Amino acid sequence: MMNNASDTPAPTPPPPDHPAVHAVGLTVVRGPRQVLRGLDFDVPRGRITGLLGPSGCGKSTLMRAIVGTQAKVTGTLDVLGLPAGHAALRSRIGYVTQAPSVYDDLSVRQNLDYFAAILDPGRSAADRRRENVEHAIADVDLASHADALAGNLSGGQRSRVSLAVALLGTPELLVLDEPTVGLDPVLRRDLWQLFHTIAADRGATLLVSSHVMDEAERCHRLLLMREGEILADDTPDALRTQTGTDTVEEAFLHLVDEAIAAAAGNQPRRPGHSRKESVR
Ligand SMILES: Nc1ncnc2c1ncn2[C@@H]1O[C@H](COP(=O)(O)OP(=O)(O)OP(=O)(O)O)[C@@H](O)[C@H]1O
Repeated sequence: MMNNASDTPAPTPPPPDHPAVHAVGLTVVRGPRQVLRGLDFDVPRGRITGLLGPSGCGKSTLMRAIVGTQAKVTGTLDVLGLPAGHAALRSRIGYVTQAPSVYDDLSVRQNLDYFAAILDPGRSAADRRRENVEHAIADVDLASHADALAGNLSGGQRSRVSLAVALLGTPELLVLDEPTVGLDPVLRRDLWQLFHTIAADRGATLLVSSHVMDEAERCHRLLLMREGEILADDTPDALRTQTGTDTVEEAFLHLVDEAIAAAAGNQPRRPGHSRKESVR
């Protein structure tokens, strides 16, 4: 199925156990390069799936394809039962890019009022918008800063304003591109707690990218990527067990070594030579 946005009416909703994202042979070309190379994977509903891999492996490109903003996408990519990019998905997906997209000269509440008015326009929706804005501010724990200018907030607080924008309209799927980058350990922990609350309380599906392997341990499920391919698609426990390692980082390095050995025609490496691949 191609992934062109379409204004045709949405077909019958898929059954609830249908995956949030279903990809078969997903390929993306950027410039002269094939950046995603025939990916097959599912993202289960109501869970937190981590998308991890080194810088440049294609995480952001995959997220852009899922939210429908990436060109030159081929293969099957269904999102919430519709082709990625379908117009009916716009209000059902929340997307937070790496750089917080907030207006510095507006307060937290004014930022949210602005985006709420775009999502749900019209005077008759005013009460609903006000309710959604207050709900989103409370969700990201910024009620005490609701009237502060976004430009005067810390980096972590600005990230949470971006997340609050994505939560407006209670999306079924949240796609978060490296939401914890640059945050201190306490804020990172708080944000991950919030992701778990959103998944548990709202039944939302979260796809969260990171290059920090310890964050992988906080996910229900992982997609480990390398050079435009999926290296593994499993739970953190299963990955550790399968590779006989103690951490997801070690499991990832083990899988990288296996992939390199397979590509080299299974030639054994020199004894004592352990390949170390940075995940950044
Ligand atoms: N506009 C572009 N034109 C051509 N190639 C691009 C473009 N944007 C990204 N790429 C290439 O696509 C590949 C994947 O990039 P992408 O941003 O998806 O990686 P990533 O895993 O998200 O990296 P990071 O963790 O650093 O954000 C990279 O090799 C990158 O150089």
